[in-house]
Amino acid sequence: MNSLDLPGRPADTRVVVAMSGGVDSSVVAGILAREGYDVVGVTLQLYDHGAATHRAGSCCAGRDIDDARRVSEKLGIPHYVLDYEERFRKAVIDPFAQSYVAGETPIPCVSCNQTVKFADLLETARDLGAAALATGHYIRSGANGAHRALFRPVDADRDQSYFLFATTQEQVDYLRFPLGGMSKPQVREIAAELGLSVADKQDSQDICFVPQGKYSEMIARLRPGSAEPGDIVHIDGRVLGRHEGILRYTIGQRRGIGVASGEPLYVIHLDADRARVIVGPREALDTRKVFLRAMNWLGDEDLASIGPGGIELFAKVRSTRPPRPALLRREGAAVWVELAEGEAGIAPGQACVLYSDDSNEARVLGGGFIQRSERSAAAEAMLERLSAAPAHATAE
Ligand SMILES: Nc1ncnc2c1ncn2[C@@H]1O[C@H](COP(=O)(O)OP(=O)(O)OP(=O)(O)O)[C@@H](O)[C@H]1O
Repeated sequence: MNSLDLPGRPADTRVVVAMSGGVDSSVVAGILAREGYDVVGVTLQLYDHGAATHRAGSCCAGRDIDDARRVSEKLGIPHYVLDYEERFRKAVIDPFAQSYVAGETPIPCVSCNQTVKFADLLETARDLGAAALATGHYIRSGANGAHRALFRPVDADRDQSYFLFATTQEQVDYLRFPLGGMSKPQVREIAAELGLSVADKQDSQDICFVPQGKYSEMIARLRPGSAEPGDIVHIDGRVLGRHEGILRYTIGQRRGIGVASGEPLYVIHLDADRARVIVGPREALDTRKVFLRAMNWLGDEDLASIGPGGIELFAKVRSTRPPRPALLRREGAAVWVELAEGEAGIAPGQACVLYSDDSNEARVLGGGFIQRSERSAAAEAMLERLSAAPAHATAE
């Protein structure tokens, strides 16, 4: 076995490296080439330089492709650029816009990993005769019996496991993440050692195709008519003001709601059907039960064997939060997580990612997209009253 846990000598082992033109994936290609693997670099063109959907110089526009090409030349490896624009638009950008319009808070990085990178690109890697597809994601994988398992990376500040929960067992077995055991400063050092032109390149930020956090403008452009104005309604039924489109709001948001009030107000619910933003006190955000859809299970026990009694694990309901104690339960087709302590700001469309424990070495057990969450009985009753009331009742 070699450093990638692949049978055979590195020289006889082809590995495709997904190269974004950033320092991380460039170092992956550099390390593997230095170890003597038969490395093939592949860069996906995901959106066009100058197109309305991205900012100049962002990931996989012209400059990044040039960077990946330059690194490949320096390393002496073959490099291919594949045009995935159409697939990226259909599989990532369109569902992202649709999800926002439906009042959700989507995570496009998950759908990108799930579809474009680990389905289409993975297929291409197999077609190229590669024994593995390696990326610059910060997550660890290691042998687990006849399969592989995912673990949080050594560099906790860079942990990307939240965005990789939907990786299937078959994909986990084929993928390799050589940076899982390294810190970002170490990665930059290696880039400098290898003389890579991207050694000091800035990290990519946020969502690659959204111009500097301008979500609502971009979605309004992609989905004309979606920024429908509506009422800002207190959970107790009072209309407090007007808004310029629910896609400008996120559940749990406190600042910039646009209404004056004596009490601190938070966005509690986004009612896409009636274009209403429901606001209320912080207690109304407290959630203990989260229902999941598109569940991906990576644990050793069979998901079907997890009954209503459930199993104890740790769940992370937002990318910035730590994993917290929870119970995963299942009954028929319904899968849900019960959080030991209430959490606020749980938004449909985000992920609920499951871990073995809350340590930095925790195993990633999969997860699902948050379909809906259940708040306190009082808050649920108020929301129900609001949705049962005729549309005009709140506007009086
Ligand atoms: N357009 C692309 N073409 C090929 N691979 C890509 C592309 N975008 C991202 N990747 C792969 O997915 C990994 C994670 O992507 P992410 O956007 O999180 O990049 P990152 O952590 O900033 O890494 P990098 O420094 O390599 O850009 C990258 O390291 C790379 O292996």
